[in-house]
Amino acid sequence: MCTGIRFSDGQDSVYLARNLDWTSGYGQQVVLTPTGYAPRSPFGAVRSIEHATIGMGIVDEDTPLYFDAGNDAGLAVAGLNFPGYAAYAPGPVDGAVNVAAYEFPLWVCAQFASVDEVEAALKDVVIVDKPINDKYPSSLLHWIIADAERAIVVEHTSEGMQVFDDDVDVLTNQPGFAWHHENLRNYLNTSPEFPPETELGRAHLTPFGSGSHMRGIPGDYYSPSRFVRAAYVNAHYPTKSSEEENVSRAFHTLQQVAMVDGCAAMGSGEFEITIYTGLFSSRTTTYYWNTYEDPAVRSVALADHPTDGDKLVLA
Ligand SMILES: C[C@H](CCC(=O)NCCS(=O)(=O)O)[C@H]1CC[C@H]2[C@@H]3[C@H](O)C[C@@H]4C[C@H](O)CC[C@]4(C)[C@H]3C[C@H](O)[C@]12C
Repeated sequence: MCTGIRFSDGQDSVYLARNLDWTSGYGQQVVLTPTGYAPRSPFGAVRSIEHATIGMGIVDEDTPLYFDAGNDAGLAVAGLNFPGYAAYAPGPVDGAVNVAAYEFPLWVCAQFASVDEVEAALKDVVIVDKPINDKYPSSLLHWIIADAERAIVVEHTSEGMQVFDDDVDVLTNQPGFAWHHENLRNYLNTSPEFPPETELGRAHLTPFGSGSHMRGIPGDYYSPSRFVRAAYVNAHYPTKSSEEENVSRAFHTLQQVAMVDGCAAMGSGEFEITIYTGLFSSRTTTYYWNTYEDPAVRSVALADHPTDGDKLVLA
């Protein structure tokens, strides 16, 4: 499973962070796409790289296949599994902007500067089941797209393109975003408050300590449970102003929904773990990440490399 969260520093910067939960990695690395790079977009949807982009992914056929990424304008995107619901067009549609599923994060980051711009452009978009090659069939995903103002969720199903305003700044896996949002109404009783002494019959009862009003927040790894837990923690986390505090915020919040070996098996019997936690900060256009094996947080900034070159950079 995967979980994505967005938050802001209250000063025009966005932080988009995600856990990548799976049984094994794909050899992913931090990939920088500079503005001089000429994209090979099968239907021409990614015309040019207007915004230098940094994120986690792999490179195949000299093409960046991003799992999550952000750009120099402060726009970020992450793709999360959505099997059973995601359905792409079998081929390009006349008159539409045809985006191959694998290039969707690059289409977002290379060409747009805000969520509003992406949302407007999505009205003409069809996502096409056009794999980059036989080695990598199209992944069935949905996406969270974020800037300093807000987040949206993009789901392309048998109903076609659907775009949701993500006013809780969270995304997990199936079912769809609308279901998860409705499900939050089951948790209206939860809050961070310390309850006062309560009378029950003749008894006067006080809490054991903090956290009593959080009871009911689900603790398991199931996708609906991670959505509720991440939404609770992300919404109640106080706004922080410094880069260090916000990096700490992202990793602490996602630790609440991280998957530990041996606890949750997939249908294959293999266990899912949080392969990596990644974070894009628009404040410093830096990508931070750590892995299951090494919890130390590493980082690469866009400014560490020339952003106007014509070659992809593997950092
Ligand atoms: C497996 C990843 C999603 C993790 C997740 O959400 N797991 C949920 C588990 S469950 O179903 O809900 O049980 C997804 C996210 C991004 C995906 C990758 C990116 O889309 C980039 C390319 C795209 C190619 O078409 C396939 C390989 C690939 C390299 C993808 C492999 C894989 O599907 C990734 C890594």
